[in-house]
Parts: sequence; structure tokens; C-alpha cells
Amino acid sequence: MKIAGVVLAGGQSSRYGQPKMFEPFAGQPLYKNSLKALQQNQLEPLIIATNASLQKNFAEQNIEMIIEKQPHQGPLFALQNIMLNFPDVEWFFVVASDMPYMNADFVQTMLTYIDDRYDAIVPKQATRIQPLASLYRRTALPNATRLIQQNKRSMKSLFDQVRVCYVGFEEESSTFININTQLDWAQTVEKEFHDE
Ligand SMILES: Nc1nc2c(ncn2[C@@H]2O[C@H](COP(=O)(O)OP(=O)(O)OP(=O)(O)O)[C@@H](O)[C@H]2O)c(=O)[nH]1
Repeated sequence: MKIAGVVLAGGQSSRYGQPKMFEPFAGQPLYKNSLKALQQNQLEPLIIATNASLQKNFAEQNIEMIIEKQPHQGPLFALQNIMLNFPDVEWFFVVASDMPYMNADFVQTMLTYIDDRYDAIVPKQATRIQPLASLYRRTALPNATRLIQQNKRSMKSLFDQVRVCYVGFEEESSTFININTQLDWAQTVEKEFHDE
């Protein structure tokens, strides 16, 4: 059974002001942190989903680049596009490209929940769920397609329609910290500095 690792890296970064996935973090562009966490779990294929204007900034070997013909359609659309492009993959581990604390241990833990009874495996904290650090099974594709046709574009709307395994995580877990604004970035880099 094939389990792909997917980094979503085709967002607008409008709150950040410039493409946030390329900000240097621990000596590498930020998106590499998500890629590494998937790679270290031997997920195959490894896929980066992005758009034509960002594509030139990625320098990867042995990574499948999926270039969205229509950019900025959001994560659900990106997931549908990837599932259509990889018909022989059963599960897709989807991770955002703006998560400085994403790590291989988290990915490994999530993989242990894979089960035929589910269409999605989703981290759940006390006050939020984490659709962009989740596993999606090919069986979710018809529902994703229907929602997109209805112009419902949120991952959460998918969870109302498919069988979801929610996996509990501490509210304080740093794994899910993501960068939306320059302030988020300053605080993250500062924390990293103080932790060292
Ligand atoms: N491939 C792909 N990735 C996306 C798309 N929209 C968002 N993402 C990615 O999903 C993750 C979360 O995106 P957000 O931060 O919610 O949105 P964003 O467009 O990047 O940023 P804002 O414009 O500030 O909302 C990031 O890693 C984005 O790069 C899309 O249409 N296609």
C-alpha cells in the first residue's frame, strides 16, 4: 500500500507579505522542514504541490512537483488535484509548508493510526483540529470532488462527510505552530533563539 508525503506549498502568503515557505529556518527554506519529516518516514512518493510562479524557487531532486493549473484554489482543491495525479497511492500525508516544528516523530505516530475503517486521520487538540497535518485516504476523493463542485472549499466540510479518526494531542503542542504573519515569524525565531 502506497503512502505519499505531500507538502502544500502553493498558498498566497498574503498575511505574511512574501512567500513564507522560503524563509530561512535552521539553515534551510522553511518548507524543507515539512518535507524532511515525511522523508524520514520513507513516504514515497514525496510530492510538493505548488503553482507556476513559485515553482522556480524549489530546488529538489526525487520529488514530484505538482503545478496547479489554477493557483490559489485552497488546500481541498490541492488535495483533489494530487489524488487525481497519483491514482496508485492509497493514503496521502498532507502537511503545510509553514510549520517550523513539524517533525518525523509526529508523522510516525500518525502513521500508526492508518486503518481501512477511516478516510481521514486528523490531529485534534482541545480547541482546534489540524487538517494540514493529516492523513487522507483515496476513498475521500468523491466527497472532495462533490464539495468543490458545490464551492465548499474547507477541509472541515470534508470531515462532516467522511469517516474521520481524530487523534488527540496536547493543546500546547508546538508541532502545529504555523506561520501566518511577520509577527508569528518573529516570535518563532525568537523562541528558537532562546531555546538554544
Ligand atoms: N498547493 C497549494 N497549497 C496551498 C494553497 N492554499 C494554501 N496552501 C498551503 O497551505 C498552507 C496553509 O495556507 P494558509 O496559511 O492558510 O494560506 P496562504 O494562502 O499560504 O496564506 P494567506 O494568504 O495569508 O492566507 C500553506 O503551506 C500554503 O502554502 C493552494 O491553493 N495550493
